[in-house]
Amino acid sequence: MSDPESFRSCAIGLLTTEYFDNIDTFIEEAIDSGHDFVSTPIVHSRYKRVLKTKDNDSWKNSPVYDRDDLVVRKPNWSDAVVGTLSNWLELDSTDQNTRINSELALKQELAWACHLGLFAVMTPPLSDTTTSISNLARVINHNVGSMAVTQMWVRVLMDKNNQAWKKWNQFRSLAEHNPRIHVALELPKELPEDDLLLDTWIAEPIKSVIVPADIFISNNKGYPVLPKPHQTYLKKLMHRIQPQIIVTLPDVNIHPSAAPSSYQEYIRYLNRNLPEMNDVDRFASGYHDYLQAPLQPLMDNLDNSMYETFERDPIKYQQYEKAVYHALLDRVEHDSDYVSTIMVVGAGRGPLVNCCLRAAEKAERKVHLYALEKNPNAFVTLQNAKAEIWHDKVTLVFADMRKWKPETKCDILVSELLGSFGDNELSPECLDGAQKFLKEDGISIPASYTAYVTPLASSKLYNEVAAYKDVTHFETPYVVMFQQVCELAVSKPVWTFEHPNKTIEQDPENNLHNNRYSQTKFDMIPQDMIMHGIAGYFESVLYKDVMISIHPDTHSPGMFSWFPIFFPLRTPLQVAQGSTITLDFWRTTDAKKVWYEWSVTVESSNGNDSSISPIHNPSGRSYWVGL
Ligand SMILES: C[S@@+](CC[C@H](N)C(=O)[O-])C[C@H]1O[C@@H](n2cnc3c(N)ncnc32)[C@H](O)[C@@H]1O
Repeated sequence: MSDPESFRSCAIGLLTTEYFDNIDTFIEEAIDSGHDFVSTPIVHSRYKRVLKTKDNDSWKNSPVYDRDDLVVRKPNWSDAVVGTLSNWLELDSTDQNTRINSELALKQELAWACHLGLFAVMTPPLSDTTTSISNLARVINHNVGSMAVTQMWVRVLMDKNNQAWKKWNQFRSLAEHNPRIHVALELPKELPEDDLLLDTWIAEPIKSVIVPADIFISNNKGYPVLPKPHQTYLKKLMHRIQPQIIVTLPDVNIHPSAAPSSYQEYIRYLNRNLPEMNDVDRFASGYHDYLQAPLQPLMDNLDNSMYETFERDPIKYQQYEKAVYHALLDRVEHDSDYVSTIMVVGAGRGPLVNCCLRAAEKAERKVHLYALEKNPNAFVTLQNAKAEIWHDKVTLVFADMRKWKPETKCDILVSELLGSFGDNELSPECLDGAQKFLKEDGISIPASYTAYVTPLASSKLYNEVAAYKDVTHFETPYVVMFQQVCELAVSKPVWTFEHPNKTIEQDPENNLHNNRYSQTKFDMIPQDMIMHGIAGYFESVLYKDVMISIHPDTHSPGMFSWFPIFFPLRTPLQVAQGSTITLDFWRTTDAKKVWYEWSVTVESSNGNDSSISPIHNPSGRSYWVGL
């Protein structure tokens, strides 16, 4: 887990477009005025002469650069320099000679930057012409593979509508989503008002954000500050992405009290004043956008540290206690001598047993508890608790809840077998077995759980999955604390499981009653976007209005036991404005396992265009959960 302080730190650079004869002086001054790095042209504009060379061969045989051709001549500041590539290159020139020479000159610049080990190089802002974008994409994509240390940033000037994103989308699609290519996003004077337009960029591989001096306004003391919308957005970017920030200094003094250090000082001030981290942030730092295989607590035995981590959740147990408390109040009269039997199935190390005991004490109801667990190691902790704390109040049962035959039935059946998608840790199958312990009028806590889905953009997650270079990983859902993602729509329910489960009688011999299919439609996607996968969440009714939820709109505040789930797509799908996205989801089972299959269709608003993904994970070939 990363330390919260470093998680918040931010490097700030100073950008210049001047061709300095002595770049060392500029770098020293920039560092003296509080900047961490500079962004400067690598090559002098006088190097244009290359374009006049008629004969490529003689050109290649001569030394590539004269000393004077270069702005960055030495490696002494290499880790403090982002080199900007020449903006006069004409990669899409209709003149063949110019086009070829431009390409060669660009290669030379990249080669020199990599030779020096600069920490990044940045393209000129993406232009409006598609020929220029496609030629730049081709050359960069071709060369980026050999850039071992130096990062590649594509500069994109954000705009009020979605044109800038479309240009970038064209570029990266041509470059086949190359994970080595990142975005340097330049903020415009006027930001889009639409949150979705702003958030689209969060799902992109942004490495740096450029904040030009002229978008700063003067405060009443004459110091530069950002307008409110820029402040809010920049803070969001710093919070979610932690990009490098690049500022420029104004040509003339537009902010009366400004010194060269004022712009970076102000940005650092914003960075220091990001929203306070809450418990969930603290728990999640270090897990952001990190793909985890979902747990299989039925097939595998959780280890002690896993239980310990979960048990730190301040909210989950509070909600369970509340649910049991209300269930006891509803079920048993005050002053009654009736002893309610509560069975905690899948008791782990016992925290839900403690919840039930506290709830009974608070409700002033008599109870006897059973704690059932199949993990032999966790069971030792239960034995310790019985010997030292619970004594006769709790009966321990070492068994698989699907097979145990109790002598008595219970009033309340308490379990927590939920995964990020609700049913993905096989709570339905386990509780099918356990519900025979429950009296006819007994209460199951949880009473139900519902899985939710929404289309998701995240080039980060896509590239993380793609790095495995196999279909199996694209057909596996992951538990992920989302960070650099953008939901394309508000999530919708796919299916619900209720307990006790009445449908089991239709098919007691096998598990077909727990199969599900759902088609979910998301109409009128408001802008051009890209879809990399599906986000999944759950909401659970524990008892009446006592809920736990990881659905973004109803998330139980402070609860961190569950991160969302991510179902990847093998190929990202382009989603045009106004399109309808249809998600097909299946929960399928055989005698030994349960698995999900999923597919996506995107249909344009006029119905003339559609893209269809294959069905992912057919027959559970890549991913399944063992029964
Ligand atoms: C997610 S943990 C919850 C542990 C504990 N109740 C809590 O809330 O902290 C689920 C527990 O159920 C147990 N479990 C899963 N399937 C089971 C089964 N079929 N029979 C008995 N225990 C089971 C697992 O070993 C694990 O200890």
